[in-house]
Amino acid sequence: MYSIQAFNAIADAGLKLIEEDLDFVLNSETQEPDGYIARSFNFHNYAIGEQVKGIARAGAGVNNIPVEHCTERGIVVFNTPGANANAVKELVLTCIMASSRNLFDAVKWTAEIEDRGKEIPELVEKGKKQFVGTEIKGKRLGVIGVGAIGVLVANDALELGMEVVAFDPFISVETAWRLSQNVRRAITLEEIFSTCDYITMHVPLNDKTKGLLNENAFKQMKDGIRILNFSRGELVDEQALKLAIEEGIVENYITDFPNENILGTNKVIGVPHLGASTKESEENCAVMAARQLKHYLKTGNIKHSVNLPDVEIPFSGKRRLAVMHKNIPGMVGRMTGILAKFEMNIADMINRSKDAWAYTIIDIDNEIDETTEQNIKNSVNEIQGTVSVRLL
Ligand SMILES: NC(=O)C1=CN([C@@H]2O[C@H](COP(=O)(O)OP(=O)(O)OC[C@H]3O[C@@H](n4cnc5c(N)ncnc54)[C@H](O)[C@@H]3O)[C@@H](O)[C@H]2O)C=CC1
Ligand SMILES: O=C(O)C(=O)COP(=O)(O)O
Repeated sequence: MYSIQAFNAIADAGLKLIEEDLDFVLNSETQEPDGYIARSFNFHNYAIGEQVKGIARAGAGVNNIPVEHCTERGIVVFNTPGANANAVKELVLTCIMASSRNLFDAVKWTAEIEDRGKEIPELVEKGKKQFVGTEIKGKRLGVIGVGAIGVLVANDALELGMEVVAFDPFISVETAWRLSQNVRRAITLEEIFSTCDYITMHVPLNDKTKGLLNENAFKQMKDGIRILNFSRGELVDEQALKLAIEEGIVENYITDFPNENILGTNKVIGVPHLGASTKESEENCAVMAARQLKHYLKTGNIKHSVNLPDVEIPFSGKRRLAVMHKNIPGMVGRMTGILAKFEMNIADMINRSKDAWAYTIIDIDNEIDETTEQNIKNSVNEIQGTVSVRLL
């Protein structure tokens, strides 16, 4: 039986898939976890259990997980691509429109006059002029990062009458097929910075995207720009942002990641990380994460991992050797050599790599006793470059 530990509020639909499966136990108090399922829980300062073989992030961003460290320990990290994209898109479009109509300030102002009794209607008519907004139709939206979320935002913003220009040098073929041909392609970020009325970012946080909006970027922007950050706070240099607000360049900064540096700053609108917080999105993510983690623990097959390639073959032998290892020459030969030494017959096999890492599944057509199993595992473990060995 495999044990899975859950972190954060994982939707019941996902938890049920674990609880109702006799091969799995959820949040066991007695059994060390074989896998984790989580949302934004920060694993960077967390002692990941010795037995953990997989971590499934019910969501998109994996910057809360020390992926490199996991890889070196032989832990497969999964996410759920696209499962919460519609939820984020709807909130981004909501905020583009709400900020353009000064709705956040206006609603706050209205709440502040709630004790003025019969005067309220007159105050409303007098007060409304301070909240005159702009329309989004005909305005230019820059989308940085055209993946699962960016493509939905770009296409739907077009439908709302906006001009859309998108920047993504690494766009996948699949996404490119889904992107409306009316979305203009920006070859440089400068094109986005210098021509757009709105910018929305939909890129992962990594060394290359950290501080994407910095002093130099703000200097190129048109006065009165509205910026939406539903990706990660660290994409923006907050000191430079504050300066750009003071200088009148940024009219609004709407962020799903408020913190002590910027909350309370004029023109910063903080949303409490609600991008993926819809019933539908939470269910989609939880179900997908639970399925992927269970599938990996039970069969060794990998789907939607961020540190390993997709690897999937039907179980064709009596036992299955699943090995995570460095992507270096000779690994498969050494493994099959060991199996030959133990007189094992191979039924099927697959080897796939992703950057510096690889994964091999070898289906074996023999019954294997406990001692032989341990000996095979020890021998494969001794191959330099191996980080995890399972014999299922
Ligand atoms: N606020 C929230 O609740 C949520 C936030 N997110 C954040 O949004 C990010 C994007 O999510 P998805 O669209 O689902 O991910 P995705 O992986 O489908 O798309 C990311 C896109 O960014 C592009 N990209 C990567 N580096 C780039 C760069 N330097 N410049 C331009 N484009 C670049 C990639 O080519 C890809 O097309 C996540 O990594 C996460 O940080 C995701 C879901 C919910
Ligand atoms: O999927 C993502 O990257 C998110 O930011 C969503 O985070 P959450 O699952 O709502 O804690």
